[in-house]
Amino acid sequence: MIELRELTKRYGGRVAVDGLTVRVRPGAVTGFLGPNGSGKSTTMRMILGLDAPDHGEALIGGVRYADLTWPLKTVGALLDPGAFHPGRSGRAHLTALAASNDIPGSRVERVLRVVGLSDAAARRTGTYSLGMRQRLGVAVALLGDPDVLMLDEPVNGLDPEGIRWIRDLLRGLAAEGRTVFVSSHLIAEMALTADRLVVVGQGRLLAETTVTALAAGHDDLEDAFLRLTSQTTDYRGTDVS
Ligand SMILES: Nc1ncnc2c1ncn2[C@@H]1O[C@H](COP(=O)(O)OP(=O)(O)OP(=O)(O)O)[C@@H](O)[C@H]1O
Repeated sequence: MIELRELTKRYGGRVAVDGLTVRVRPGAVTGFLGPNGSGKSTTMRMILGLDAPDHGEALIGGVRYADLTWPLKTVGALLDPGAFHPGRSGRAHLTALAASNDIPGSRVERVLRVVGLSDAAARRTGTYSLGMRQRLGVAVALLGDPDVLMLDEPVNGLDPEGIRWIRDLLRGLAAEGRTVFVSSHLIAEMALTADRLVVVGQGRLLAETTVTALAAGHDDLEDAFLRLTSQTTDYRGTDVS
């Protein structure tokens, strides 16, 4: 369970996350949706203790991230797929993380297999493609066998096979009773992956519901999302003419 209580973050005079109160439940994939700049990444960073809230709190299994003894065993996160030492191999990266987090070394080969990187594990991460870095990021998230998983745009850079793989993986993890919280801009993909949705706009909660309930009465989930967020879209393109 992830619990946000009046979570609030300001940058200068601008409110990035505005009094967000949400419960992300175990046993389901919960999609985290919102237009560009609506506060999704900031929220995830606060859950992981990477940003401090100005007000409110974020709890994982009732505990603040900073108070977790072995964080990787409680919550696995994929935030920034570029954040690996380019000179280190994928295997070395995972082995170092396992050693410093009281995780058995046997988990390294296991998660490499799960993400399909066993054959590339000896290569330096600097030579990895975007999709391979995403897969390594998922391996890091799974390393501690955590009950809570949080992924920011996990399908970014993945090929069609990879997109289907991550969809099945997330659904499988939720079916095991884990809490899976995943942000994406790909609404059609979320319609296939998520059971529940948290939708934000300009940092505020717009909806906390099921995929089925949000889509009801609309052409599809994308149509429902666009209507719900139409007043909170900060960045809108035009055609070239
Ligand atoms: N370090 C920072 N300093 C100043 N402003 C920031 C910082 N991080 C985020 N913001 C601002 O906070 C708001 C929310 O940004 P955030 O990245 O959380 O949105 P998002 O929903 O993840 O967006 P996207 O869908 O484009 O990834 C934006 O207005 C952004 O400019």
